[in-house]
Amino acid sequence: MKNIVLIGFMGVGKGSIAREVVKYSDYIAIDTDDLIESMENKKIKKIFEENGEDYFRKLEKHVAKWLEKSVHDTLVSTGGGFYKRENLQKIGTIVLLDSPFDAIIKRIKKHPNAARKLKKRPLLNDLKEAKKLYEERRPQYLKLAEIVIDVTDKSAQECAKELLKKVKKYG
Ligand SMILES: Nc1ncnc2c1ncn2[C@@H]1O[C@H](COP(=O)(O)OP(=O)(O)OP(=O)(O)O)[C@@H](O)[C@H]1O
Ligand SMILES: O=C(O)C1=C[C@@H](O)[C@@H](O)[C@H](O)C1
Repeated sequence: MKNIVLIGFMGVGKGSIAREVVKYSDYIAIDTDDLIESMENKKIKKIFEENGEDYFRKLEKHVAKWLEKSVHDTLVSTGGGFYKRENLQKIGTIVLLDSPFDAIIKRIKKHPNAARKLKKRPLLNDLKEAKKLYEERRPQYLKLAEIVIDVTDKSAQECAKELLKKVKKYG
């Protein structure tokens, strides 16, 4: 099985959908943010604060190279800025989880741990800036994506099933 690379904006549901995909398939799921946190033994928020964003992007580059070389049969969910890694296509089939900015924020806020969720993503702290970032990135996400799943008003389970169907068709 070719790897699947899930891309999309922060909070669009990469983690939740990955957890559903593993229930209905033989994929193993990993997450680039989680890999980086374990590599550094530090939370992303702390890495941004203490080492800066450039350092974080270097870690993403390192992870991208490792994924390309060493990972198979895996669903890789990625941080919101991971799409910029040059070897993304070589890692696997790129699937975009797509939703309007306001729908993503509304959904995060509904979550009981919303405040913590917003806090742990440094680039989501200022919603005006986050919206700008979203608008800048969305065309780039769409350009890269081989498969697009509109996740608005769908459960994580529905999205996971649609994803598996489309990936199978895509070959
Ligand atoms: N399909 C869905 N329907 C409703 N709520 C959802 C859905 N998918 C995710 N959520 C909720 O949206 C929030 C963000 O989801 P999740 O953590 O999976 O996103 P993410 O893309 O992995 O985020 P991040 O990259 O910031 O970690 C969570 O509160 C989750 O419970
Ligand atoms: O959108 C981004 O650039 C980021 C998203 C998060 O998943 C983390 O990877 C980090 O906070 C940066």
